[in-house]
Amino acid sequence: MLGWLQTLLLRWFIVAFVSFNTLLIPWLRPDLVVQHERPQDVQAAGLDLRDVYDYIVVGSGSAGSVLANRLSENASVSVLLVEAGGGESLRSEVPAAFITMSGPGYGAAEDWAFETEPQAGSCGALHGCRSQWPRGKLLGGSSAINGMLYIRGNRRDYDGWRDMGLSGWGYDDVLPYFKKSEDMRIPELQDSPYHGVGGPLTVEHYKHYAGITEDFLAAGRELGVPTNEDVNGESQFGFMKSHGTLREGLRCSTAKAFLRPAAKRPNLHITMDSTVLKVLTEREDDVVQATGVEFVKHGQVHRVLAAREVILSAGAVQSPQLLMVSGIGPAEHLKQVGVPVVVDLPGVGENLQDHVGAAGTAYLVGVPGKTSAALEIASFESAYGLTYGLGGPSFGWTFGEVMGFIASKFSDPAYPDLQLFLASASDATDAGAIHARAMGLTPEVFETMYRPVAFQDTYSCVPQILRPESRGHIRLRSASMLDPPVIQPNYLSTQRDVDLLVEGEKFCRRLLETKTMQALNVTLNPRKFPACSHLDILSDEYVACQARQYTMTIYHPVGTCRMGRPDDAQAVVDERLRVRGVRGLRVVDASVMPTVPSGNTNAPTIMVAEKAADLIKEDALQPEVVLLGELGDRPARAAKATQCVSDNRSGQCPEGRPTRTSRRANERAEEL
Ligand SMILES: Cc1cc2nc3c(=O)[nH]c(=O)nc-3n(C[C@H](O)[C@H](O)[C@H](O)COP(=O)(O)OP(=O)(O)OC[C@H]3O[C@@H](n4cnc5c(N)ncnc54)[C@H](O)[C@@H]3O)c2cc1C
Repeated sequence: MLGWLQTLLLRWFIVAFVSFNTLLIPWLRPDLVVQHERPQDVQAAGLDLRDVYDYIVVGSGSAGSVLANRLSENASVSVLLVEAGGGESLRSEVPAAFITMSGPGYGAAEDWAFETEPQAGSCGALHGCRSQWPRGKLLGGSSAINGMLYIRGNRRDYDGWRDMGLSGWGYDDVLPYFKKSEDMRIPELQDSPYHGVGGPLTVEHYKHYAGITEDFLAAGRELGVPTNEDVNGESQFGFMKSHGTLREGLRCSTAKAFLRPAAKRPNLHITMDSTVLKVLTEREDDVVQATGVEFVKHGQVHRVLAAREVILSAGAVQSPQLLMVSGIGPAEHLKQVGVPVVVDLPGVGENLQDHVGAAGTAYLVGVPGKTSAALEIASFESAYGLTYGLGGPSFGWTFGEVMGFIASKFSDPAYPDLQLFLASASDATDAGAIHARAMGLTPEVFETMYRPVAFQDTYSCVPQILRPESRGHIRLRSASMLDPPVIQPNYLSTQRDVDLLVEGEKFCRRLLETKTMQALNVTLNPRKFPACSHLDILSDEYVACQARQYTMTIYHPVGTCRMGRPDDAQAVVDERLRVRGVRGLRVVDASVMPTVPSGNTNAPTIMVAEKAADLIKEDALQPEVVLLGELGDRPARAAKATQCVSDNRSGQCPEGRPTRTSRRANERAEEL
């Protein structure tokens, strides 16, 4: 009872401080509130939504913001960016406020707050055996609520894509796109051949690291894992002091990096609070053409046409959902939910992959003040007000000061299969006020495991598997885009995935035996998960049981509109990211990745969008568009020339070719 009251009071304390400090921001950091530098909604800016744009991009997340910027670099091409959420909040800028950006309470307005279906062999300690799936609902999408870690994955991931027959997606092909977007601000890495300088996306060290950070690195070295200054460089193996998508210590979302510099372009319109309900299509002879989108904004339904292309960047959950509600997906499933079938595309929504971790172990630190995390997180909101302009814990990220990439017995050091999040906080740190709630941990488990050690100095080491075997799917719950879809990740549905997590957790436990950690008197929290209480806490069986109890998404769903060769029946888009069987429609976001990269997915998604922008620009130069997006069993065939349609008021085409406005687009514009 007392513990519950403690948590409630702390929660209210934090709410009060969040509100108070948000009021302080304009005074402490006036540079952040310079509204004229922020993207504005087209109508709020006093402009009219046009009936037709050259390109319509759906979703302004990690991918959509990049596309909006790159496509509108050409002043004679018009672009409409449609985003369901609003602008970025001031709170999203503050790294330590990360955890308040999602989950119940604080982050509700900026988070789609999805949850998975109940899991059979995992998520046992979570409410209803469901995993909470936050997704950003604001400019910048998930890049505006994520952990800011800048990780690209392993060279072999992309070479694997190339070896699947996806030409142009090998590591040497994609490295220039990683570099193009990047402004590496860590001085020692600026001359590295793996990094770019001067791009829109700034990469820095976090401005603040908890005191235990150097101990994590030293403990790794004791176990033969080198300190690696750059896991995105020559070798991924090792422990690294985390790099983040940050600018002067604050979050650098893709909205900040890509949209703010483009926001004033007259050929880019951004419509916010606008939820796309479906992609409009027309069939002419046997060709299906995407003609535009229908969206709802403040209760009013709008239809806007795309003279060239509609591009879906709504993320790995909603891009497949949008395709399906528009009639593009597995025919049987569409019929079941009452959606008329436009194109039978069986792979839509399939192949869902997500990184999964085993959370839950709190390591108790016996030297008070060494982690400082308990103190820091409990007071970060006050620190946020008091040290906002100066540095300090508000600029830290207590969920992974150190990233470890290690190889289990199933892999080799050149291709790590485990990532460790070494963090100066645990579920005990905030006494359940925020983190356990955001995870969906049941109160019973919290009370057993963490209440007895609440507020103590603890750290955590969460292993995640880098290339899970488990596959899930996204399906429709109803024919409406306004209903959340069915999310079924099937976590830990293969024994190998469980075994790998056990290997990761055992490595974490070995860390505490190092001289470095022993000098800090580190011990394992001896409390057991209730469902595993019959097992010896030191046994593999217990660790496997824990993984199945406190199964943690690492928030990296990909693969649900995956790229593939024409002879791959499950492929949704081709290697140019064109939806098969539909002309004028692409998907560009995390959903197109055929396999999840061996690391966090923000930088890879940005890379995909950078490359896609070039593909789209190249295709616009073609006098004839070859319909390679046709379904594999149909012959590729030439379609009518894509019209060079731009802002018809200017009458200019990018390459000086004559403007030929799409007949269909014109007819539809007249109808409207
Ligand atoms: C809590 C969390 C922590 C993470 N931490 C990290 C990290 O530290 N490092 C890292 O590399 N990755 C991290 N990730 C993953 C990474 O952020 C994502 O992989 C990446 O942002 C995905 O980009 P996306 O463009 O595919 O989708 P998103 O960025 O999610 O963008 C989709 C956009 O589409 C909009 N949208 C959706 N449906 C519609 C519709 N119908 N109409 C209009 N708009 C729509 C959404 O509102 C959103 O803005 C994290 C993710 C989360 C959620």
